[in-house]
Amino acid sequence: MKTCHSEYGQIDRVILKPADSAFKNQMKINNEWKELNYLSPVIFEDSLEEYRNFMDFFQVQGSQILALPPSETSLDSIYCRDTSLATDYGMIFCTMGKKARLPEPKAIQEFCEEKGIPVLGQITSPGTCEGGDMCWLDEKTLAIGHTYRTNLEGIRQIKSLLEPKGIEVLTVELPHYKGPTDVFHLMSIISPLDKDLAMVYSALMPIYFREELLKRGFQLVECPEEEFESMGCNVLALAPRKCLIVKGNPISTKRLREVGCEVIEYEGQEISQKGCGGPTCLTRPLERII
Ligand SMILES: NC(=O)NCCC[C@H](N)C(=O)O
Repeated sequence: MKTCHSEYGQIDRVILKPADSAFKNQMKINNEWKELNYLSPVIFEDSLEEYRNFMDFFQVQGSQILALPPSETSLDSIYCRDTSLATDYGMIFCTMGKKARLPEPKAIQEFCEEKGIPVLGQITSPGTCEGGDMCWLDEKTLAIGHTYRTNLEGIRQIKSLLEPKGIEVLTVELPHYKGPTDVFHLMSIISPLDKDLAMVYSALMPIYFREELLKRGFQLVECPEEEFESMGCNVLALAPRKCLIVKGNPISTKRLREVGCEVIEYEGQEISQKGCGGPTCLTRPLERII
């Protein structure tokens, strides 16, 4: 069956924002990277090459790609997961917690409306939330991180849209970690890879949430401390136990292979490492097959 309420099923349809549409040119990169807190300036030409290879993984497995066009948004628009949540009742568009990203949801909303993708609602100010803070644990359960990007009012609004549909929304209180200028989402510490398997970084996970995952039957694969910053914990399932990870995370990759995952490493120096967004951030999956 097809559902949007999954992080692990085979991706049937996905929204992407290709590097040329997000980054546009070297001048835009040079103007924006510092203010957006990138580690260093992206090399535009190299990012195009990396993105072509990244997109191929979806093409090869026959996922339908909906490519967002250029818009009046920042470099961060490449991380299109954060703009929205896909549900079986329609899209929910976010109000971004990072100010520089505020124009992004409107651009994706216009695109979805043009494509005839149904809309369930919007999170409105003072509520904020970002897609990277929302993670389906199963078809009836959404976990949502309370972070500097997603506030309690944003969570209240998500609940008011989903609870009447019978969805349980679990709030996960996340720590300050590196503070408000850093990017730290719920999906920085959990990536589901099958109905009962997830990559996690337990050191930053509240005990009750970790116990909840175990209670629900998840086997947890630990991302080691030395690979947390290089996004060893940010792994995208293309299909159950078939996943994408950014190159440079050999221990995480090995641990995933040991539990039977097919792991594909991609070159992500420009499109992932410099902007601190892994493969889950680069993609807004719509329906998956479970
Ligand atoms: N879901 C994610 O973890 N997204 C990464 C977003 C990175 C981007 N530079 C940001 O600060 O929002």
